[in-house]
Amino acid sequence: MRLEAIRYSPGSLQILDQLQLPEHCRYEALGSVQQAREAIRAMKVRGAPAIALVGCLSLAVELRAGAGGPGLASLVAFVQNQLRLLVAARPTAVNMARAARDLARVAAQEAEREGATEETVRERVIGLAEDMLEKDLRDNRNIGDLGARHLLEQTNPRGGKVTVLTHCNTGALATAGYGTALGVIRSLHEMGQLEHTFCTETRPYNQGARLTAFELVYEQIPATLITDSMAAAAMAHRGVSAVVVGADRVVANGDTANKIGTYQLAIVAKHHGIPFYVAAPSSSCDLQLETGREIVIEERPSQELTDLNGVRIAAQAILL
Ligand SMILES: CSC[C@@H](O)[C@@H](O)C(=O)COP(=O)(O)O
Repeated sequence: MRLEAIRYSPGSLQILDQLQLPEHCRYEALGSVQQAREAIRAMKVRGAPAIALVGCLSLAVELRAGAGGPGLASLVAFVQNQLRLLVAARPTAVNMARAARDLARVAAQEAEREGATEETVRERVIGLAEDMLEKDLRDNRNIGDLGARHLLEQTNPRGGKVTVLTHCNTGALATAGYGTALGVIRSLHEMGQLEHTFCTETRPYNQGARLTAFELVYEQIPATLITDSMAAAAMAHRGVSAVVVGADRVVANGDTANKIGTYQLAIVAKHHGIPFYVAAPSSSCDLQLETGREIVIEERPSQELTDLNGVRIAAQAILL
C-alpha cells in the first residue's frame, strides 16, 4: 500500500497525523481552512509541497460546502483572506504562497468574467486546487527519475551503485506522493542502483528519525539512521556518493532555504568533495526574491528544542 500524507476526494480531506508516526497511523479529517492552518502550524502535516496542498484543498472543501459570499466581491475577498491565513502558517516554505497567488488570481479573474456566478468562482478555485495535487505527484516522479539518472551519470560514470545521504523528510509524507529528494533515492532503488541511504535524525523535531526512517523501512530501501552530528564522519568514512536534500524555497540566485542543518551538510559535503544536490519542484522556486537573505525564516517554539515528547530535557533557565 502507498504511503499517503493526504487523502482527498471532492468534499473530503484527511491528513495522516505525522506527530503520531511511527507509533500510530491515524488520519484526521480537516473540514475548514482554520483546521488546516492549525494542523500545519502543529506540523501534523509538513513538508513544503504537502503544506500547500493541504492548505489549498482545505479551502476547496470549505468552498464546496458553500463558504464565502453572498456576492462575487465578498466571495473573492473571502478566498483571499483564507489564503492569507494559510500563507502565514509556515512562512519559509514558498509553495503555499505561490499556490495562494494562483488561486487568488483565478478567483478574481473568474469573478470579472461576464456571466460569472458564485458557483463558477468556487468551481474554478476548487478545480485548480485539485489539479495541484495531481501535478505534484507527476513532478515528484519526474524529479525522482531525472535526479537519479543525473546523479548516476555525474557521480558514478563508470557504473556501480551509489550511496546517498539525505536530511529531514522529503518523501511521500512531505508531498502528494513519492517525494523529492527521497524520490531520487526511491528511483535509484527502483533502478537497482542504490547501495545505501544515510538519513539524519533531523533535530529538533526528528523528521528523519520518525518519518524518513519510517518511509525507508516501509519501502524496504536499504538505510541507516545517523545522528545529525555523524554526517561529517559518514561522509569521511562510509562512501557517501552524494548528498540530496529538499527545499522550502529556492530564490533567483539559487540560494536555498531548507530544514535547519542543511547549510552545514552543504559545507561538509564541499569539504569532502561530495556532490550536493537540492531536489525540488518549480513550486518551491521564488524568483521574486534575489538572494536568500530576503527569505523570512520561520521561528519555531523553543519547546521543540528543550523538550522531547513533552518531557523537558534542557536545563531550566537556559537562554534560547
Ligand atoms: C519535499 S519537502 C521539502 C522541504 O519542505 C523539506 O526538506 C523540509 O525541510 C521539511 O521541513 P518541515 O519543517 O518538516 O516542514
